[in-house]
Amino acid sequence: MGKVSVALGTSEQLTVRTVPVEGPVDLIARLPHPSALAWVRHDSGLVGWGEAARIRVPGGDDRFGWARRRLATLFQNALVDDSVGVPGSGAVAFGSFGFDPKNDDSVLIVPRVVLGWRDGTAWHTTIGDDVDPLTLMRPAEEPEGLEWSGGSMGEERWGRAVESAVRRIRGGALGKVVLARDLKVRASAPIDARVLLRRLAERYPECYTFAVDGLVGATPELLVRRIGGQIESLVLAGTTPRGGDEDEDAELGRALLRSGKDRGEHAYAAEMVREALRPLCVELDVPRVPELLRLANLQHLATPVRGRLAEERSVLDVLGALHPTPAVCGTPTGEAMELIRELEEMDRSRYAGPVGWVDARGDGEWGIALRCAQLDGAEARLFAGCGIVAGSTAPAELAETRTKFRAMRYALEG
Ligand SMILES: C=C(O[C@H]1C=CC=C(C(=O)O)[C@@H]1O)C(=O)O
Repeated sequence: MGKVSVALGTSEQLTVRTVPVEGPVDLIARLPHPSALAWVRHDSGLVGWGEAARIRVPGGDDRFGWARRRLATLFQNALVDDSVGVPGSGAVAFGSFGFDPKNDDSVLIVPRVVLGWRDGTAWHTTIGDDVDPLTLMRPAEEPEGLEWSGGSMGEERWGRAVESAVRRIRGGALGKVVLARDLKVRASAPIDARVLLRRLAERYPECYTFAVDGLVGATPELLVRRIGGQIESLVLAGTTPRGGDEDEDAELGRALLRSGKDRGEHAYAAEMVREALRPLCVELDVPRVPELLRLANLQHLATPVRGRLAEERSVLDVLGALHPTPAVCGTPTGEAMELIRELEEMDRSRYAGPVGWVDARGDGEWGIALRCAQLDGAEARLFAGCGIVAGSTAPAELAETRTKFRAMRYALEG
């Protein structure tokens, strides 16, 4: 069976078979070639390879609903034999959506092979009839000869964009906007995503290490996990570096928790998530006070959110209600999106968009694609952004982007 071209009413049928395998499984080590699909945290998650179907999702305000309907058609027609029956087993798609609703880069990929490992259960799914179970393993090679160049905008120019945003905010046009910039790098040969995944998963085990269609990264921000009727999210906004020793680290963390500027920046994001989820939930817990999340390179203000859905909804519907949160766009959303289009002078593409997986039950886990790079052969484009509020300054925000770039620089450089 070839790759299914997905159209509504398609009569083509996917044959899906999931069997249990012995765990634990080192998921990233099992990826046979560089075109990897991955969603891994603390060694658990899903990896996939090959393409049984690829759905290009056109831009538009209903793109998450559109994606759910297309996928439902494909999965309803599938012949499924799933003896494991856990979230992520059976028919599953990896996905990555563009940040801007106008963007046409969004994609859902149904792999030919999926390996999953979670809570002591490991499974192997094949999709399609002619899957070769012994896909040849090609060794991963580290990137070499890296040549860094600037981004779409130089640092000074980006600093001036931050200053313009602060002026607009102080003038009352909006409360918060997230401005991002990029960095480009070229290696001497095509970059193998598996090396980056391995390094990221080892250094940032508490993050979701992901790869979908060349977008590779390790995000700390869970946009939504839906398992049955339960949903979870982790809202992040407000950042400070790690300290050189324990005392400095603790003091930086305390200062972040006390910082009016960062608490304000965080409150915009937490409040919007509460408002977006309230109509969908019968129970919703959004703590009023953020906690501290410590990563290898920085610390964030974090609000863990839990809820119970009022009715049956796919994780894709919940994404549609949440994206874009003020952690990556701003407040109010429309004004912030316009200002991003005006000031950033680059196409974010799928950076800061939702990335994750969805299965045929509508369960899934999606993060916000942060601390990531888009790979294109021997080239990569890295992204980092910061929330700008009335109290922001260009030098501090530039320093924050440099700290955020460190995750992917390390993934590439080792
Ligand atoms: C936009 C990014 O981070 C967001 C998530 C956490 C903290 C953020 C901040 O403090 O600015 C950002 O809102 C990025 O890493 O590119």
